[in-house]
Amino acid sequence: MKIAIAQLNPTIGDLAGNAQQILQAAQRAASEGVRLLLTPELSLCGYPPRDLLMNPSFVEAITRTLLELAEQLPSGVAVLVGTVEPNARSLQNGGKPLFNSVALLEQGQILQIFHKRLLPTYDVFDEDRYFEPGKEPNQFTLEHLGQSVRIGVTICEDLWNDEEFWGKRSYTLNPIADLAQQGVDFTINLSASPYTVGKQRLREAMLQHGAVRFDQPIVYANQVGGNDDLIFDGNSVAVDRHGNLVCRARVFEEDWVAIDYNPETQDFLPSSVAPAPDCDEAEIWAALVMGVRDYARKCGFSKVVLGLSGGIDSALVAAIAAAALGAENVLGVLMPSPYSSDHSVEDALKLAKNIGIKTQMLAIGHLMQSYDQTLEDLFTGTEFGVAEENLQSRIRGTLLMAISNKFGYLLISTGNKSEMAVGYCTLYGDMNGGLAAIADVPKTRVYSICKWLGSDIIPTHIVTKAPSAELKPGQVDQDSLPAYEILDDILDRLIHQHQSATEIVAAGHDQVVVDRVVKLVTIAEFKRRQAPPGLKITDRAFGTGWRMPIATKWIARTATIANDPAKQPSQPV
Ligand SMILES: Nc1ncnc2c1ncn2[C@@H]1O[C@H](COP(=O)(O)OP(=O)(O)OC[C@H]2O[C@@H]([n+]3cccc(C(=O)O)c3)[C@H](O)[C@@H]2O)[C@@H](O)[C@H]1O
Ligand SMILES: Nc1ncnc2c1ncn2[C@@H]1O[C@H](COP(=O)(O)OP(=O)(O)OP(=O)(O)O)[C@@H](O)[C@H]1O
Ligand SMILES: NC(=O)CC[C@H](N)C(=O)O
Repeated sequence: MKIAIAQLNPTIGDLAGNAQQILQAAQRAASEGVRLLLTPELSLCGYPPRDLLMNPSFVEAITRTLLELAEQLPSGVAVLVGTVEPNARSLQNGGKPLFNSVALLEQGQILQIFHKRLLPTYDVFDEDRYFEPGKEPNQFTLEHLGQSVRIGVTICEDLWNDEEFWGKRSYTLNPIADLAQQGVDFTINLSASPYTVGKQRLREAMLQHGAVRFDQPIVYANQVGGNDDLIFDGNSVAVDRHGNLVCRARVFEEDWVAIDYNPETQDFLPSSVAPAPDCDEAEIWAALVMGVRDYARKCGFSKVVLGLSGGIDSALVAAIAAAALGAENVLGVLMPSPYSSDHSVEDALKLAKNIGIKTQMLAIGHLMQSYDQTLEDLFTGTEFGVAEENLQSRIRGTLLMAISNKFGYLLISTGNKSEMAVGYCTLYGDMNGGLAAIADVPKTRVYSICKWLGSDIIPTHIVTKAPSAELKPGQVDQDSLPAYEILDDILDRLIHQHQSATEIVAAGHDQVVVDRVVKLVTIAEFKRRQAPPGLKITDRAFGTGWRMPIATKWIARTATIANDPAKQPSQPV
């Protein structure tokens, strides 16, 4: 029995367009003798639809589109479509209004509807806000050449709760365990699982573990494409009951893969396994290229603009934009000030030549003078400082937005995660933009990706010179911040490993530096809240998965070593 996965890239709310993609996949399935076609979670409306789900006309349109789609599908192939179903009992029992569902379509109708049982409500996921959990294990029977095959249905998170795999002590609901108990022949999973660095290794290990533990093959169909801040990597797979990977769809591309199920051996036969990226740098690069491309395309932009400083951040973002949209669709604007180093223009032009993008030079010295003169009386008797320095950044931001308005280009901002974490960026200045392409990429990773790209793309001098905002003479980042290796390790422990300041000091970091970094991260929340959406590549990105108060007096600090750290791990300021 031939089973296929349509690894689709839906646009949120483009019901007609998404239905068309599913229909085309079904037509291909029918022409290739496929008996069962899988599409991703919520494939009809795209994932995540967020609060569109609170709009009754949106839900009605999904239901209507599903019925129309069912009527158009070719015969002979059963199609699983990700959709929502109203929860008829929600008004009486106080439950949530919808189920996150999968519809089984065949013979022009909806044969069965299955409900997601485990609703992720952590990190970027907020499914408990909209959905009622399904109560029953989901399965259906497919007739094929006189044989009945029983298939278990799970939806994304449903497979992410194996207490044995995660080493949890207490058993909670594990839908695949229920399905195994009911004796299904194999289990399928329709997913919309966002990308984070290295996540595919975890997914495959988890699926392989599940297949072996519950003695059943698993087919896993994931969404691909960028939707706002989230990047979906695809990487749909199938594993046989011994835990062998029998197929893998391409990463960061729409794809179609087919596998054969042999009812005699009750297992899958080996199929095509697309290669995994060579290294984390290659993987992140491909993720960001797709993220920029899809954000621009799905928001209706074909061209982008960015400030090109000759620094490493704007160099990487320019290279990503050129790869995403074509070099001819990227404009790099050089805006030297009297504080710009000689090499900044030279390096920026070299980078632009390497990647083939257009450039424009707009010197800003006279604009700075004009601002200074206008503010002269008001600022009399004050020291030259951040206000004057930041004017440069704001002049650049204003010019870039003027270009965006005039020509309809999307402005891409260039701040990296380390800067965004500690607020080393200027509100209404270099933070201007519609999309923050590398906002979840720590500075040390910016370096490793640029080194991986090589000097044919990123000129060597851009990688070797000391990073500088060039807002005052001789300024370098390390005047204000710890070395990036140190900063990034502290940030990783704080943000990703959820370590307390005391634990970070215990790991070998200087107490004063840790206290300062923790404080900077806390008080920079007001900036991040006003930043453009940033493409998520880690398990904890600033944005929808990071919900911190702005006006807070709570800053976690190291306990003084003389005190008992266990008793005083944190203090209010
Ligand atoms: N809690 C709060 N809620 C809302 N607003 C708050 C606030 N606290 C301060 N503010 C506002 O924020 C202002 C301070 O923030 P902001 O104006 O951004 O300025 P600020 O953070 O003081 O300065 C920007 C920093 O970024 C550095 N930097 C690094 C790299 C590149 C660039 C670049 O621009 O190219 C800059 C620059 O050297 C400087 O250290 C305050 O004057 C106040 O108006
Ligand atoms: N002289 C300039 N011309 C054009 N854009 C600039 C200039 N200086 C700064 N910018 C814009 O402001 C952004 C922030 O500057 P920042 O110094 O943080 O980054 P960078 O110069 O790209 O990299 P680095 O931090 O390694 O110097 C730049 O990425 C660029 O978009
Ligand atoms: N859509 C979902 O249920 C996603 C949750 C899941 N744990 C994942 O990240 O893959």
